[in-house]
Amino acid sequence: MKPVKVAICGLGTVGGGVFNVLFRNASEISRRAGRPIVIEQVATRTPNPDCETSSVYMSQDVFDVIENPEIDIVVELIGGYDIAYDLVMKAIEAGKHVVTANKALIAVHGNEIFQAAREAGVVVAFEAAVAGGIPIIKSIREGLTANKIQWVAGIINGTGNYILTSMQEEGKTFEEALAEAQELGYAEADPTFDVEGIDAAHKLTILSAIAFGVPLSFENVYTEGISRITIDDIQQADSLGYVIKHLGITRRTEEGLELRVHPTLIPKERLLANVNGVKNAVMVSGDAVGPTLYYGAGAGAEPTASSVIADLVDVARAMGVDQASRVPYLAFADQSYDLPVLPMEEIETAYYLRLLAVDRPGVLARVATILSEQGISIEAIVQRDSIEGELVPIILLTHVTKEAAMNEVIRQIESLADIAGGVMRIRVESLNDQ
Ligand SMILES: NC(=O)C1=CN([C@@H]2O[C@H](COP(=O)(O)OP(=O)(O)OC[C@H]3O[C@@H](n4cnc5c(N)ncnc54)[C@H](O)[C@@H]3O)[C@@H](O)[C@H]2O)C=CC1
Ligand SMILES: N[C@@H](CC=O)C(=O)O
Ligand code: NA
Repeated sequence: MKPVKVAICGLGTVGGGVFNVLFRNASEISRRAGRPIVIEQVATRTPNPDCETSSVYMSQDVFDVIENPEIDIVVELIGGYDIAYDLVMKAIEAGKHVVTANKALIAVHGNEIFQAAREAGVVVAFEAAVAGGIPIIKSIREGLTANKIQWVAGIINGTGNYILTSMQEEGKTFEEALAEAQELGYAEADPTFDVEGIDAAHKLTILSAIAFGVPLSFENVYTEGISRITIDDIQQADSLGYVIKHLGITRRTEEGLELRVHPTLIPKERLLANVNGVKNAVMVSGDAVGPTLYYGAGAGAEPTASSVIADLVDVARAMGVDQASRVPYLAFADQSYDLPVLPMEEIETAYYLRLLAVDRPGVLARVATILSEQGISIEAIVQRDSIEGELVPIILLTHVTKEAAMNEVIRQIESLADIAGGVMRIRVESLNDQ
């Protein structure tokens, strides 16, 4: 059969991985695809010293690939929203299929991109955009089609999980661990996307759309990162029987959709609590199947390449299939369903609170009164021994309550004369995985 001809745009961490794995496993991949998948062109601003590119047509301008009539599939691996957006839209306009690892682009511009792709009759595939090497898009979109999915919760940023694990297990500082993640090629070009939760919010946007069949709505994700987590929080959580993980959570309720990313205390015995380093894991609970778990590398050159190449094979297979018989971009052929996203104030969880108090009698009683006035019961209190003249950290674990009530509690605690600075709040999820 005729080979499928591919242009790789961007030869960095992911592009380099795709290039090398496509060459190394060429015969295995073409046995699966039923025909060879050939790199016809590479367009990249900077070469990659790990790739032997002498046999491939190289250019610097990514828009060259649009003009190349030989190219069937444009692989967008440059990142960002601007040039990547133009490249993908021009590729679609030119009738070329697209494979991308760019979650920012899909989360923010996906509704428009898929509409254009539908009209042009081309495939846009994005398995690498969520959880790197884990085939989570395919699992939800194709493997779980029988189910009414109830919730999805996952560790979906490799850099963030690498940082939290290094702080917890190796006593590294936040800065040291982030520098290592950058060195290993895990972090985004702007690492604030990783540490402030934006990258996870992009991925959760995509997961929510394919799990529930709702439009992509990145602007509605409640987003909090890990940059305020201290080693003290990690140790306090540990002594209470919890691990701190950064989670993306989306849940369908009677009232609407939960859509949130934030640090979370998880009981140590839960499966997600034991996912460490650059590994990601996504739990998906469906009404028929129950809870399911998908685990693997969330970032890095070859794990991510594994997903990009799986998409290339899927596109190669879909090329001979009419549009109506292809797997829908966002899992649902009927795209008309929508659900309101619940405001964060409506969410119910338990909470970990860390406060710094002046060591005076009665301070704990005042805090406890504020909680009880909001109808919130306390699960545990830890007050460290005071050192003369120093502020005393107090840790509280509460039972489940509404976020709105907790906002009011925090406002009142912060206004007490005995309390210094702000209250650190981390949500607690029990995540029943059985
Ligand atoms: N690094 C990772 O582990 C993962 C990254 N991704 C996504 O994959 C995409 C690529 O990420 P990385 O490979 O890490 O980035 P990178 O920074 O390592 O590589 C980007 C490549 O694109 C080239 N490039 C950038 N702008 C260009 C332009 N205007 N014209 C020509 N070439 C240009 C650069 O020269 C470089 O070769 C991003 O969307 C990222 O979010 C997704 C999953 C995992
Ligand atoms: N920066 C991202 C890369 C993969 O999506 C991460 O660390 O998860
Ligand atoms: Na994936």
